[in-house]
Amino acid sequence: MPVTLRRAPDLTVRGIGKSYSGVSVLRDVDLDIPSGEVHSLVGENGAGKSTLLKILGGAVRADQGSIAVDGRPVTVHTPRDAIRAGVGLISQEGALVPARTVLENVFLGRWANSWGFARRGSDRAVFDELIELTGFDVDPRERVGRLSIGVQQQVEILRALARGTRVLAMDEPTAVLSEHEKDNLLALIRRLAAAGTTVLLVSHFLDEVLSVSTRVTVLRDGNLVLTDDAARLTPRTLVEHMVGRQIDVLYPQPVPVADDAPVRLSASALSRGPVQGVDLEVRAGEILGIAGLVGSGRSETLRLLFGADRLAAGEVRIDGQPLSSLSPRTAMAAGMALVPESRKEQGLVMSRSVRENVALASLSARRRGPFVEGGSERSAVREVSDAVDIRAAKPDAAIQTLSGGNQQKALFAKWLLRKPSVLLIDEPTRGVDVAAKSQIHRMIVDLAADGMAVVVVSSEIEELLELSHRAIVLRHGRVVGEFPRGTPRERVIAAAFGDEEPTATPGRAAGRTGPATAPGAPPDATVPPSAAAKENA
Ligand SMILES: Nc1ncnc2c1ncn2[C@@H]1O[C@H](COP(=O)(O)OP(=O)(O)OP(=O)(O)O)[C@@H](O)[C@H]1O
Repeated sequence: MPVTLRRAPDLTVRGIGKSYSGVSVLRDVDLDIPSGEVHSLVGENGAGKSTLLKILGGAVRADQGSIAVDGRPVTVHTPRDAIRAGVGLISQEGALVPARTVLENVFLGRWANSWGFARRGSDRAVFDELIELTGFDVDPRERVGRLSIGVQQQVEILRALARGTRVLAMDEPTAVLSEHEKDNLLALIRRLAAAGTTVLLVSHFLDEVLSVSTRVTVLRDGNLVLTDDAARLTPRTLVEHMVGRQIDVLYPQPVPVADDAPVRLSASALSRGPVQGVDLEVRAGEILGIAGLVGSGRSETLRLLFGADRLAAGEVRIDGQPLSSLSPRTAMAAGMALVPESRKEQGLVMSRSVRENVALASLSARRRGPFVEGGSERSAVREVSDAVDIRAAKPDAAIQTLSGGNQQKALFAKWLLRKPSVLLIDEPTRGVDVAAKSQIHRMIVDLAADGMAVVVVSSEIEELLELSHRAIVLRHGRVVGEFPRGTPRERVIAAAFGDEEPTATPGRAAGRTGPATAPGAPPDATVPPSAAAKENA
């Protein structure tokens, strides 16, 4: 059924097409987006969503088609063209200069145009105005390289607004955010749209898409298959259009841990930087979730367990044996693997092929003298890549040519190939589509059922609580609570904010991990429980 537009289209896209090496990734895409509309693009990994956004942002040049803003045709061949046309792209890759400060990044290049903020006063005054508008809490003097991914994204949004962006194209902006930050960003998107900014949003979170969007477009294999009012759609109908068939996306149940299962991984008093005396214990077959706000020390805890950052104090033990001089090398030799948060900075070599990347962490294990066993490597890589369903044009394709979600799957495959006994995973399904996500969930549950000890960090509280046997909550680098599977998410969120009694389970780790025994526990860790999660405040 045709959708009637209430206002003149602000952004018009006609017949956009794009091919790479003869492979068509976008075909004849049309969009008409009125000013002030939040319009979401959804689709499976590799459907062409990022490519469409990159074309609008001038990062990729379309082969066919045209773009008009406010009815005026615009040529967008470079990011500078896009900025001039009023289009700002917040991409998955990020585009900040890590060595520069927040303020320098926001005003980098002084792109401001006639409708921008940047000519109305000093940089600092404009920055303060933008902070007021967005409600972000960002120190303008901090170096960007020292900020979490979530805060870096806020800097990108500030920069786009400083440049006078009227069409804000955001590629999976909430993938890097905690629940509370997601809510804040969605509220900001609504405010910007109400003030007349057109927002084009790519997201794999279908509930979020339906709650924030006016209309939604579904792409499948580079084709536009549907544009419709969000109010007429459900997550289920969206998935059907995305995948082309009905699928169930229920969480698999973790298999109960055997009573006599040995403790595979344990750590005591882990400390460094934001992490302050974390104790934890994971048994063979157990999935332990780590929840907390961004900056609570979740990822840092995983990095300390793996030796990626040197411990200032504390001890890590595998099967009861302390790991002396902990480093990634000793951790890997002891059977640990870490699937990191950032595929670009910590996990994948972008110029290398999928096969090389997946094989990378296992090369030394498979080397015989100076030779790599080519045949067996190839078949092992193929097996694990098939298991996580990596969709690449060919195995020798450079990893940078894969869609974001397929890169994430390659990162996962790389570590699975090592067959670790302890798997540490930071944001296992970031950027992964709904269908692939349930495959990865299934895989994590199966790996644990086979005896692996798994530690998962996820900003998606539902994922964390459904997948894990129990979850610990970090706040300011300390364990402030432990919750069994099935705990209402509000209680876990309240603990992350400091609004919940410290420990909900009188279980094995309760006394150990609660603030009562944690060294130097903060005084506010024992505040009485509050019925209302802060999130709802
Ligand atoms: N530089 C490139 N060279 C070759 N192929 C590419 C390149 N960039 C993207 N592709 C291919 O284009 C297709 C669409 O990719 P795109 O990144 O737009 O997908 P997406 O829908 O954003 O996926 P995701 O949800 O995983 O981010 C994919 O098959 C991808 O492999």
